[in-house]
Amino acid sequence: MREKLTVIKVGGKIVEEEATLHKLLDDFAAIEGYKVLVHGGGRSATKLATQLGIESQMVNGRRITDAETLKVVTMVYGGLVNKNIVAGLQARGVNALGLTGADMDVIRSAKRPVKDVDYGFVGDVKQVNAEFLGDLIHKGVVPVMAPLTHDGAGNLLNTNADTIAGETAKALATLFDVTLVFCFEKKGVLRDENDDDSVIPQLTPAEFKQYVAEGVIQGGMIPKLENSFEALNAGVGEVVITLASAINESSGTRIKK
Ligand SMILES: Nc1ncnc2c1ncn2[C@@H]1O[C@H](COP(=O)(O)OP(=O)(O)O)[C@@H](O)[C@H]1O
Ligand SMILES: CC(=O)N[C@@H](CCC(=O)OP(=O)(O)O)C(=O)O
Repeated sequence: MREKLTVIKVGGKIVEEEATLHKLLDDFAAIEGYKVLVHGGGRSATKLATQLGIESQMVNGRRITDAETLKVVTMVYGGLVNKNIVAGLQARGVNALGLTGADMDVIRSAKRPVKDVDYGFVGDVKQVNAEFLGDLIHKGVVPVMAPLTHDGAGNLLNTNADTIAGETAKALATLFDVTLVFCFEKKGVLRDENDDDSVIPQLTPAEFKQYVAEGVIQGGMIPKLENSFEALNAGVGEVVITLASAINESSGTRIKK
């Protein structure tokens, strides 16, 4: 039987607030066995950009990333957010190593081609170095991945953190029995976004399509679920979407093939 590995993705609303981040790090530190943490930080990037007089624009859940915005996201994701998390995990006895996709060529991407929209310096993942990550993990290191990748020609590229989580989980599924958990500020995928207790316990692709058509599932939840189905189809054992403070409970929405 293959060894188990948990990949946790934590979004910007949780990492932005000290209290919710600390609780998440406590819970993450308590997860037994091999694990990887993937973080976002979109809200912190938007805040700093505003303070610097740079306007933020999102299209289909992705940030339009011009040269100035790329500097901001590199500072925020690769610097502040990543290093705060790494230090917080070290304080909890977790031997964390912060990585962007450029470090040890962990995630190579290609600049998103311009079609209807020019996203600028946004990368689509092409290759994840699962072998290197696997070696680190087997040595007892806990990778903490920032949502930045590189193209191999010297350019850093901004990449959606849910995509980083999905692609990393897929690549590591060649080596481990992977559970992927997307955690955020709600209890799961909700039937009614205003009713916290309307969690959909299981979700199939057909139900997903139906909910999108009805407007029940929208915005950032659409790419999150697309990444979830893709991960399951590519060998990830289990995908769950749940409340950040409940990553060690069996609640939330379980994604089905
Ligand atoms: N049916 C739904 N249930 C829960 N959240 C939903 C739903 N439809 C849309 N959302 C939105 O999706 C958001 C999560 O996606 P996103 O903003 O990308 O999160 P993250 O910060 O975790 O990356 C939630 O904050 C919520 O506003
Ligand atoms: C290309 C792109 O959109 N990148 C994202 C990366 C951060 C992210 O995904 O953060 P959350 O998980 O907090 O949303 C962005 O800059 O917002």
